[in-house]
Amino acid sequence: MVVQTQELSRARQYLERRGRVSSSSLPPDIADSWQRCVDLGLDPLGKVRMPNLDSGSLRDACDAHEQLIRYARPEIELLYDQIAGSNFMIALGSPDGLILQTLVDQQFADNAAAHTVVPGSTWTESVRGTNALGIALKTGRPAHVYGQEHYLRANAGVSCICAPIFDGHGAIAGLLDASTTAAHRQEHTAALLQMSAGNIENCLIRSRYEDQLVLLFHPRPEYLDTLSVGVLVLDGDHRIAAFNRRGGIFLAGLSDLIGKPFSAVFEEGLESLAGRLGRGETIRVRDRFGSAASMRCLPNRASFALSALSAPSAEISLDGGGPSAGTQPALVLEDPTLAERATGLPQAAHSGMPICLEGETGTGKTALATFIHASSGREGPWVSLQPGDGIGPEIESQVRGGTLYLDAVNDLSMADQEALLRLLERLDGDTLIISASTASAQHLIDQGRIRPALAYRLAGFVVVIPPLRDRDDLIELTDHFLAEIRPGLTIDSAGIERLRAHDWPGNLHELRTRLTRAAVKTSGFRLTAADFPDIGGTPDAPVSADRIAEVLLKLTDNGLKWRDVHGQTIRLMVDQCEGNVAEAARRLGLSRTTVYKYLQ
Ligand SMILES: Nc1ncnc2c1ncn2[C@@H]1O[C@H](COP(=O)(O)OP(=O)(O)OP(=O)(O)O)[C@@H](O)[C@H]1O
Repeated sequence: MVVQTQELSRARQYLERRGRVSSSSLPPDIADSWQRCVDLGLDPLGKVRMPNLDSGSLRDACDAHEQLIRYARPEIELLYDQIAGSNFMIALGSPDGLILQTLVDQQFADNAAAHTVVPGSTWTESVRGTNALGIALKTGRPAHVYGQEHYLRANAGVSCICAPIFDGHGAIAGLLDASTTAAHRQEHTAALLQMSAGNIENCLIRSRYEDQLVLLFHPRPEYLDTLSVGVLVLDGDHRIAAFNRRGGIFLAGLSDLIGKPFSAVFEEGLESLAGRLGRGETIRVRDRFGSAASMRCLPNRASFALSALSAPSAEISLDGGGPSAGTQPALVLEDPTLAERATGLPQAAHSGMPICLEGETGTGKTALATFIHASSGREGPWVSLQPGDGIGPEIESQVRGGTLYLDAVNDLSMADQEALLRLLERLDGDTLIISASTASAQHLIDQGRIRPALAYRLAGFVVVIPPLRDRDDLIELTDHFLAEIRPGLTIDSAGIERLRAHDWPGNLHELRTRLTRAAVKTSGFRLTAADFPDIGGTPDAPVSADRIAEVLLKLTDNGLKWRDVHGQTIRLMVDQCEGNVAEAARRLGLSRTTVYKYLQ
């Protein structure tokens, strides 16, 4: 539909000559916006008087909205790829209408709008009159403003579409805008923009509430994996802590969702659903108005804890320094591929099926195994065996009712494999067997490195953990490690981009090591690209023992106890040894058990 109709031209003339709005020929959102601009005393023929932010203030604003930029940037680039060459520019706005970033199509670069919608410019109605960002901010709805529908005549040469991004509490967290010279309605672009805004919203919610229970729901089960899924985040008391816009729409009859208990929104209490949700099942629920929806839990720390809630738990004392079933080791599982592959894990662990974790070195096999054990509610201990440890009959009584973790089965000698097979025959069904390998069972069999009988015995529920270079949760993992390494230390977008450019052959071990090195070397509170000078190149020189001593002395000066410093030393040494615990233990003159104890 061509937008510049005669009625619109007449409405403009009326506005410009008489300073009044004739609403009958205008779309309602435009008429309302023009009226607000008239009420504000804006001159439709006037100029914008508010200067753009200087570069320093813009940088501060970008820092303040760093998380929004992080999650929006990949979406903006994707959008750009989808509409590249169609004379567009994409802009990201803050909740105050300030443009933070833009991506301009080459064709559009010469257009006046490309020089107007620039980082640092503000697009609220009170500053720029009717425009899509201003309307979206005012109404909380997606907005289109085409050509002459802009209040200021100066903006009549451009058309813009804006989708608001929400923050999980119903408030606007940002704005996504596409501007073009086209005078036609851009329904396709508008739909793409709304999808991207929804995606950014879901990412913001998931990252802000990664420790909390995230429930996905939709009237139709096949939509649970799509962008139109409703999202509800529950806090520790099972009250609603956040919801996405879709979720809000599905539960539209219920006001003030935030803080409401799950049982006030749905017919059944969460306790009765916990076991099935925690095991990754899709269940059917009814809200308080009787509408049915399918619901599933996003696999993360809290969903594993939920599965433990319904399983018998016990106080366990371990002599091996392994994880206790009562404590949840922190784990980041935000990568969608990993999350999907891990979906049936709690169920498999409860059923006693052997679990096999496959992945390159450092992808997190041991961490996931300890997590499964800790979440499983098993009453017995955690026993970890590595190649060369010796597999004797005593293990049978040590591990009863607990978890036997077989690390690096790809490196087991044939003699150990024989012993292991005999041990597995004797162990009864209440011991959970988790094995870890850097290669698939079939590959090991083909290479003659594992006895088929053992490989088939171990390969019950197989989870292939993606390498870090293929994971989508680099940001969450980085934040997680930084919080462990030095609480308060953060990383900016340029730093993240630098990390993204790397291949990570050492996976999470390497990420942790590089972040630790950067943390030791910097005196600031925010890491940036310059703190990773050799990424993609040769490895950093090892941190000297003197430097480690200096840092540790500083830590004790700052009031840390010897025990904490001891832990820091051990962590630093493990990092120095690229995560090789045996080597770190040898260099520190400690047992591996002690090292593991501190790492936990
Ligand atoms: N999902 C995760 N979230 C947070 N930290 C993790 C995660 N997975 C692993 N880690 C951390 O990353 C490091 C490497 O993990 P881990 O030792 O489990 O890897 P691995 O695959 O067992 O390594 P290897 O092959 O060398 O035995 C550890 O410091 C671990 O705590």
